[in-house]
Amino acid sequence: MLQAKDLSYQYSASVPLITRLSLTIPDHQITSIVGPNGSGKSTLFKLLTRAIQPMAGKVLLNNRDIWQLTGKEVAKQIAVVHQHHDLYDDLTVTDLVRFGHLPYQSLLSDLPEESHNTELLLNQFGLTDLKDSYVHSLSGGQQQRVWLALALNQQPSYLFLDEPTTYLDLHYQIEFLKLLHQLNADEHLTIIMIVHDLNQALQYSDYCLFFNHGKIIAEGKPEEVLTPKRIEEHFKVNCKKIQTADGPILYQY
Ligand SMILES: Nc1ncnc2c1ncn2[C@@H]1O[C@H](COP(=O)(O)OP(=O)(O)OP(=O)(O)O)[C@@H](O)[C@H]1O
Repeated sequence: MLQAKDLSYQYSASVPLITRLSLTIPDHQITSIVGPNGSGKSTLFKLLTRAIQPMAGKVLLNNRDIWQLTGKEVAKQIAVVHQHHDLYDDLTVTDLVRFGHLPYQSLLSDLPEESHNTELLLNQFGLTDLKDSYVHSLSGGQQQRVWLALALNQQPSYLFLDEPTTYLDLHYQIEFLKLLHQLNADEHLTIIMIVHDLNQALQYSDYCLFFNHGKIIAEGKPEEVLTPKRIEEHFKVNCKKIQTADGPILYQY
């Protein structure tokens, strides 16, 4: 279970960003975090993944303060796929995916198990033919699958993704979102993603956190949270919800 209890954070001494925020991430579901630019989504994301330390309050991972755990303990539970990544020129796909297994390695580490896991992931994500390619030579969509394979090599319970489809074309966006859906359905992975496309949040998440001014404005089922009135109020755009045979979609204008 992943929870925030009374979290507070601020970058500048005079401007609090997040004040006494509490939430529980629903296990085994896909949660989308939506909200305007500068609302504090990335800051919340960093607090929940132990990238920054709160000024007050706690993040609890299975009822333990995340800052009382070692980096390895956290990395076995929480994996993060960022929006963009710095790449070393000489890393192959296999090299990079193998890094995901580092939390499990020790001086007595079991290398055969590590290479077995890596091979399975390369196969699962259609990367076997690219395993010796340099990561920087791959397309954006292929690279995103490599980062996902690395994250899953950590065997996490929680997968965080920061705007995972931003740099992907429409084909790779849909392919990647379907892949996440499949991972959630097959392996019960809890997924938390920052999403800017409200229709993607509507279509691909089970739970939605609507964030603004460092606060949760609303949370719950995406179709209940993403109302035209709320979108107009916080994003300052006109919006209509249109019912289709496959569920509602939002038309923003
Ligand atoms: N490292 C930092 N130092 C100072 N201020 C920061 C820093 N990171 C973010 N901020 C400020 O904190 C506020 C929230 O930023 P944050 O990146 O969390 O928002 P966001 O909702 O993720 O935005 P976006 O949708 O644009 O990515 C903004 O006003 C931003 O300028």
